Amino acid sequence: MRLFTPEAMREADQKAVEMGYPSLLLMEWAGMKAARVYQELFGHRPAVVLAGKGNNGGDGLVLARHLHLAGVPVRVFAAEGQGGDALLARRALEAHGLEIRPLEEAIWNREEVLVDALFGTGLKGPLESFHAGLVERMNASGLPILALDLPSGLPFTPHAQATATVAFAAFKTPHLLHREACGRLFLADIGLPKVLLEREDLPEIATPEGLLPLLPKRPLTAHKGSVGRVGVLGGYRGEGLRYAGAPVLSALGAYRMGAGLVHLVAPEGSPLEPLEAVFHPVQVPALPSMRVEALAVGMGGGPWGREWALKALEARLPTVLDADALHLEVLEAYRKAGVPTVLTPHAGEAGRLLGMSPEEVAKDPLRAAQTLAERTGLTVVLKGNPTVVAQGSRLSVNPTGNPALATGGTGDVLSGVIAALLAAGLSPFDAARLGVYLHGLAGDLLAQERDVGLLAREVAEALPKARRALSESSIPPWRTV
Ligand SMILES: NC(=O)C1=CN([C@@H]2O[C@H](COP(=O)(O)OP(=O)(O)OC[C@H]3O[C@@H](n4cnc5c(N)ncnc54)[C@H](O)[C@@H]3O)[C@@H](O)[C@H]2O)[C@H](O)CC1
Ligand SMILES: [K+]
Repeated sequence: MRLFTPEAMREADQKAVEMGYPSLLLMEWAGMKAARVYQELFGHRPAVVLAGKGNNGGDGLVLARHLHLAGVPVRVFAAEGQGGDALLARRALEAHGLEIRPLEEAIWNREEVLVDALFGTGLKGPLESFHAGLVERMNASGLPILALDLPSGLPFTPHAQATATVAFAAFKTPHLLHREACGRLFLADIGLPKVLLEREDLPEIATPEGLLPLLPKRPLTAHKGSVGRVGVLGGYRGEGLRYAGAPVLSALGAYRMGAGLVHLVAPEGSPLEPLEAVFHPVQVPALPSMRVEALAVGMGGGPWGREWALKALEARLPTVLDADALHLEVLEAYRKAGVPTVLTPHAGEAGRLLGMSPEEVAKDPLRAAQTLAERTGLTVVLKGNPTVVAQGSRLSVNPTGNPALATGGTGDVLSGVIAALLAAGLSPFDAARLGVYLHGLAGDLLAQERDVGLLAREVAEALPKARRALSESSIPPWRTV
């Protein structure tokens, strides 16, 4: 599945029309499917439809007609000046005798649900005066908001804060970059010919169907040496901050992802955890001899991080570089050595490597991940909401995960997860996108019970459940209608 930009979506619409596909059908399906979602979520609770003058407003007018026909009480406030399909949608609604009042008069009461059909992909800049005020009033109302295609105002501020969003035909960049504004996500097939959605040049959204075939199988004859062994190198003993638990969490992530054996190389005096690991206490960053197929390096190494990473390179094994191992000089050495490498920076670390602020990175994570992948020649996992995986010109955006994962140590767990998948034989890009998806899904499963107060080790412990959820049900984190 591809992640569309508003421009790419417009191109698809235009091509459909050039193919002879009537655009009114797209609008009809969009409004009809959104009305279906409305009824699923709110039953017969009365609706207030707020419609702009463009095609997003047209979708809202179609929805109003379908709700009316289904016996749902509907009041409609619409901007003046529709043309094309939106005007036809307006006339069709009027033909059913529904009154359409000016948008300026929009009011609502406590029983109603707001349908946001003000702006979709056609928004050119931030909302101003009247529309900004309207959206702020909608948000302050405390009523549920069903957004059609996009919460109005995105990707700018202010924007509607939706309870649920029905995306038409495909997800667009703001759906994943501003997930928190969208509420529950629904994806509506509006009948757009499928060929128009096959755009290899656009970033992919990681989906369960796409990832399931990558999940390493465990044959009956499996033993601990055959399913992937991981070496974890990290931790620091000198002055300053000590993240003594970081390598332990990485080891837990690797085991819970299915590693057969984990070797833990850490400074003498480090915690001897987990009990299932093979310990190599060292005086200085060093690479002991161990039979492993992949490494995770740099969790909690502080000033030792660079040395850990350069030592690890001697093994010429697929490697995950995290945290304190993330230095340009290290990345250049890995690129030159041609070792399959995955880096897992967060926005702060990526910013440091790119010479940008963390805010700039977070604003356009797709571009930041791609730039870092191009500059280093390595596979990049840019952690955030959403996490983005980049390699060369390939980009994969991860739809799982939630703010509960924003807690110390979850990144360490992720490094072990990806290393376990590398050890099982996956390519860096596949190990990264599958690992990120399952790690986020583990967080989502835990967040069903509690949305704050997660511990990183619990995320590791939920990985087998996430793996099973992927292989047994393959449910994406949105609903298709
Ligand atoms: N394939 C699909 O996904 C389909 C989607 N549909 C819907 O169409 C909208 C996009 O419609 P469009 O008419 O291009 O744009 P909008 O309705 O979002 O708004 C355009 C409208 O707003 C004016 N405008 C732009 N920026 C601003 C601003 N900052 N302030 C005020 N006004 C602004 C602009 O001049 C236009 O008048 C898509 O999201 C779907 O909902 C189709 O229905 C079917 C196919
Ligand atoms: K909208």
